[in-house]
Amino acid sequence: MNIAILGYGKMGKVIEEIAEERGHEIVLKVDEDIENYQLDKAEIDVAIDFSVPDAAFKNISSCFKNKIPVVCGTTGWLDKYEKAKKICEEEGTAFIYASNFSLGVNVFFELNKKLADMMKGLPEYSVEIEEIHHVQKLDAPSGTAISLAQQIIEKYPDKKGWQLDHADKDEIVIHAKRIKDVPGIHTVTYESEIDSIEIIHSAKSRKGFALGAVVAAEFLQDKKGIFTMKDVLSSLFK
Ligand SMILES: NC(=O)C1=CN([C@@H]2O[C@H](COP(=O)(O)OP(=O)(O)OC[C@H]3O[C@@H](n4cnc5c(N)ncnc54)[C@H](O)[C@@H]3O)[C@@H](O)[C@H]2O)C=CC1
Ligand SMILES: O=C(O)C1=N[C@H](C(=O)O)C[C@H](O)C1
Repeated sequence: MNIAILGYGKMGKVIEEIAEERGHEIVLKVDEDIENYQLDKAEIDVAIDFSVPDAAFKNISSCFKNKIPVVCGTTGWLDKYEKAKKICEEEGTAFIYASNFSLGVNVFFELNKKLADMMKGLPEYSVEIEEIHHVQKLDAPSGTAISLAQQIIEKYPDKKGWQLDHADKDEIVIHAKRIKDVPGIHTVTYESEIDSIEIIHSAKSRKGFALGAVVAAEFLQDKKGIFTMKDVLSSLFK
């Protein structure tokens, strides 16, 4: 497959390594200082965007307008997600966004939903989320922490939303910490006066995120429409 990498930073470089190991060719690398590049459908099978919150929507829309499918892992731009989906559908191409492409986190998401389903009937437990990432991260809370919060909110009828650091009773609090070199740790904690229950996912490197993104790109080839990591994983395990 011929891949365009949009955002050649920490993730872009690991994606290049893993894509090449899996036999793909990187035909275009776009970073902040690269202008006047061509998004040519004849040369690019799929684009993978791990850039910055301010650039993601523009990058993705340009690909769709050139009929190029997109895998997007950039977080912090989701206010424009519905708009991006609409452009993708109008242009008849394909799109996957995931706040976290790692297989382990996607298993963790399923565990989170199951646990929330059990805990929602136990009002003596409060619930909160903590995420820890490296100090260069631009957005807070992480996209993954927001996904975890949304999954819990879907199970709890009395929870209306989430807040960073301080939350009302009908919201879930997310704590975001920044510590040098941490690739990503997410913890969901339920706490009562008697005990606490915690589930934790801790990434040891960026490899899991990059592998998931490349596998998602392979899945997207020759498809049209909007997909999620759940679709990718179901196709692998069927
Ligand atoms: N969904 C997932 O599994 C994961 C998502 N991420 C997200 O991916 C994004 C990138 O993460 P990192 O690589 O750690 O950040 P990074 O800061 O190392 O890399 C971002 C790169 O994008 C470049 N850039 C800036 N403007 C651009 C533009 N207009 N077009 C193309 N590139 C541009 C920057 O120069 C930089 O090299 C973040 O939003 C992060 O939250 C990170 C890891 C996993
Ligand atoms: O910026 C990062 O590094 C990461 N960002 C994603 C997020 O915001 O959830 C995924 C992962 O945790 C690493």
